[in-house]
Amino acid sequence: MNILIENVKILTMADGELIKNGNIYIENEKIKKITNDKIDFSYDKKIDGKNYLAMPGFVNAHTHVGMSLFRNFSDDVELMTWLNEKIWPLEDKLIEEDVYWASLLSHAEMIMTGTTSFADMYYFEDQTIKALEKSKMRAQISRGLTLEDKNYKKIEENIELFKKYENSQDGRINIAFGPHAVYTTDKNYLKEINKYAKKYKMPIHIHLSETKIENDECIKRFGQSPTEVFEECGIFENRTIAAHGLYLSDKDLDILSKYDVSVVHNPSSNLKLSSGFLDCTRVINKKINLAMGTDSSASNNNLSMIKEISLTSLVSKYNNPQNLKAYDVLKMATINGAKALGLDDKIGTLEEGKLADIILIDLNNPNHTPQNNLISSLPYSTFDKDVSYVIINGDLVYDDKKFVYLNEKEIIKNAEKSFQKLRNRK
Ligand SMILES: N[C@@H](CCSC[C@H]1O[C@@H](n2cnc3c(=O)[nH]cnc32)[C@H](O)[C@@H]1O)C(=O)O
Ligand SMILES: [Zn+2]
Repeated sequence: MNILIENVKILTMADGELIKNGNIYIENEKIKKITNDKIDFSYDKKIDGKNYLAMPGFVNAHTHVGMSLFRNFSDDVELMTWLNEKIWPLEDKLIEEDVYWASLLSHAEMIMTGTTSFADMYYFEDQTIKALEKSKMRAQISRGLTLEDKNYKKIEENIELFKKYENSQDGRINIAFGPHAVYTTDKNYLKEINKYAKKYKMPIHIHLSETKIENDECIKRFGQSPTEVFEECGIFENRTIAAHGLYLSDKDLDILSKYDVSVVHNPSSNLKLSSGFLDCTRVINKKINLAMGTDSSASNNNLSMIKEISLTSLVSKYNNPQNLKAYDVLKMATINGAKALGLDDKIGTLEEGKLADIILIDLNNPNHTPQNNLISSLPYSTFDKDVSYVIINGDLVYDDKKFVYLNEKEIIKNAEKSFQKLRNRK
């Protein structure tokens, strides 16, 4: 599909804090040209960009899309109670079909709020991949790996996912290993995962130092921090997404900065589960790639990156307005997320030759008036409803606030039905 976006304001995220005017020519899956000139180009679709801001689609670098049936199911508790008493017992009853509809529900929510890629950790991931055939989103998929894993069957499933789906769906899908966390694994298990990650050159997705209890118990168990345990087991020798990172010591940060590890900030989930709030500036100052995620809609309780961008900005400024400029937060949600997924040469900025993962934000509304500083407007004034067009891999998937491929009504009906059945399942 060839698309022309004409006369649009563009935040490329590649030219620094500059908004330029121009036309974006999308040929098949790539950005062919960004220019003020008219070029000879035949298009299937033209979008009048006059009232819009074009920018890279958001990269949600940590989520569990299969969990969206658990939305508003367990609130007002901290992480370990939430997992042990509420979520894990319910997950025992989850079936493949639930994860299919939960995934589609999440994909719809992400697309309509401007997310084009995500990194996921869950199980029944073949259902999430099946849902991706419909939604056309870009994703890094990992199978959550925990110690209740007889004969390493889960590791095997994770490898199967890699063999079957790596680079599938026009290259939109990549597969990672998902060792869940230090408290659900042990050193032998982590070393086994590292062995296969090296063999298949697969990246890794973990939860890291999310709560103070996680750290304290790890130190009691191993005499080491979670970061030290993962390092000893070789995990960081593979490109790694480390979600949360709230309780990292200076030594931990020094370790992470030596490797290709991206920390992912999940502000809503961290606040809601009373885990704490990440000092983003401290991580960035250590030259560690800091990306952004929503975590699942069971602990957030939605999947809007616009909300995470806003929260990250505002809460980071609680004691110093100089903390975290608007542009730095936008980097976390775009190019840093792309780097976390190993895709920074392909997505994350709008540049000629890159894949076209582009969103258009509607500026013709009270909350964007006057158009004074559009970069500031993104964290401070933009709402989810302002996302009007979403293009993924050169394919228009959201057209003037309507889904092109997804049937929203059908998804809502089936997700609701699945949840009712799940609740009544013994
Ligand atoms: N227990 C599953 C695999 C785990 S998938 C990833 C797990 O992460 C859990 N999870 C979701 N959000 C968080 C979080 O913020 N911290 C820790 N775990 C989480 C989620 O409930 C899920 O159990 C099996 O049967 O094989
Ligand atoms: Zn998580």
